[in-house]
Amino acid sequence: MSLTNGSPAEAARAAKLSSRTLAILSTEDRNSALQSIHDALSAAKSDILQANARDLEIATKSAADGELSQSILKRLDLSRPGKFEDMLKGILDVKGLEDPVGKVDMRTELDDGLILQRQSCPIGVLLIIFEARPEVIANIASLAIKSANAAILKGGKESTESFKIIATVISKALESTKVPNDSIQLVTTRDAVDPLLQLSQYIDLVIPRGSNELVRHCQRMAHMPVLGHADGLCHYYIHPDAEPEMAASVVVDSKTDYPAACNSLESLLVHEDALKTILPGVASALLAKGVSLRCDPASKAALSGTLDKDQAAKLQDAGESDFDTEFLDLILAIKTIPKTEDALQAVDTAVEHINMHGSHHTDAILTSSEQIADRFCNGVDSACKFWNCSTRMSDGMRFGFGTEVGISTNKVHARGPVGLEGLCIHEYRIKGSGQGAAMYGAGGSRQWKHKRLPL
Ligand SMILES: NC(=O)C1=CN([C@@H]2O[C@H](COP(=O)(O)OP(=O)(O)OC[C@H]3O[C@@H](n4cnc5c(N)ncnc54)[C@H](OP(=O)(O)O)[C@@H]3O)[C@@H](O)[C@H]2O)C=CC1
Ligand SMILES: N[C@@H](CCC(=O)OP(=O)(O)O)C(=O)O
Repeated sequence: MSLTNGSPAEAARAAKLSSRTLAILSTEDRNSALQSIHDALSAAKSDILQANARDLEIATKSAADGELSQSILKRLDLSRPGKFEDMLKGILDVKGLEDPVGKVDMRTELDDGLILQRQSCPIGVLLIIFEARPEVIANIASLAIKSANAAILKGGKESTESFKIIATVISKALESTKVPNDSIQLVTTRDAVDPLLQLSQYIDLVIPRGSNELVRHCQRMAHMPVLGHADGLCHYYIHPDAEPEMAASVVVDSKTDYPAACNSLESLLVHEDALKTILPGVASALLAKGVSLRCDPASKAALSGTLDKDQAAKLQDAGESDFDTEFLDLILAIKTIPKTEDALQAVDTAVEHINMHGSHHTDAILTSSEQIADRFCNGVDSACKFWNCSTRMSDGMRFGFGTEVGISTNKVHARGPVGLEGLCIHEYRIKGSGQGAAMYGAGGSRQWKHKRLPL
């Protein structure tokens, strides 16, 4: 990895050249680079945490002045228990996964001695722009190297010191491996982004991971395809047949496990018949965890009559904009879904709200009915649709991808948590024995076989 000092064009050109070297390295060569990166980062833990502390000190001051959100502070903090270890584990998990390159998923005998096959291959050069989360640089570098892609990385400015030292450590670690140093590069300032977005001769795909504004900016400026990883305005819908204890624990996890994450819960939709049966337990558990509840009139009335006085006094009124807000904090908007004669209609109302106000990231339902769950999952237009489990499951590590580039809110070519598979495309290869197309035309001597072969 190099800290890019040259011009954007020089950086991108170097990445392109490296990508061709990466494409011919063996699985062992790429895995061995991941092991070296893991060992080097592990050895440099205290230096990295010191750099992170410097980032945090500046960010904490900005937050105190009201210039920075608490959610950015939480993302930035690499000293939170388990974060550094998770980062290291992610590298080894990725190393342990099957090589995603060269996997054959179609073989066809076109004719005698003429075999077509489709197989996975790297995309080439990726430009990935992401938020101020220091561990993301290691996550993405591992996925890129394993999938034989070169990557130019730009992280959030609040993490600059952390990114610089991590990049330096990775760079040194790569020196003793066959992975070219220029295959992973770090740019530290935003002004390099727009020129890079024009370099479609070198960069094959841009992945903006962050706010909607960032994704829209890249869509406007980029000369190459954009795989957007945008905001997560995630919902839970509680149907009246949901199991109350499960509802409380799953909703609390979705909201409080890591409120700053894009897969945390922001809006809770509750069927009218669940307002006095299931919601009180859910609300009480949330309030006990310090979550502010912004309720619509029906849910507030139901909770006011069921919660104890102290908890009821904490309830707040929701405004319309609360249902379009990604709080990234201990705040939850609650809306009532009116009951209908046909239970499926209520589900459809919830789905309509989610499709209108959500961000197509992750949305979930609590119900004991498979039919209701299916109706919900078929109707919701999101990358991840969960039944009876936390929205926080939306994550590459939890999906068994080792780690993730992020969670794609695009529809092509990758959707949801993006791991190795999302960083590969396919190519066609033919092994022939001298055939030409004219042999198969009108009056030609040969007939197509087009016979599917086992893989
Ligand atoms: N779907 C997913 O996988 C993820 C989504 N998110 C979402 O990201 C948001 C929070 O992150 P936040 O840090 O606020 O996101 P921002 O979009 O503000 O920043 C993210 C990155 O984009 C850069 N950036 C932003 N605008 C531009 C621009 N116009 N030109 C060039 N670079 C730009 C920033 O640079 P600089 O710091 O230099 O300004 C930073 O590196 C939330 O909405 C969260 O849900 C977060 C993580 C994962
Ligand atoms: N998938 C990751 C979250 C990714 C994400 O949302 O990042 P961020 O919004 O920067 O905290 C996780 O579950 O922790």
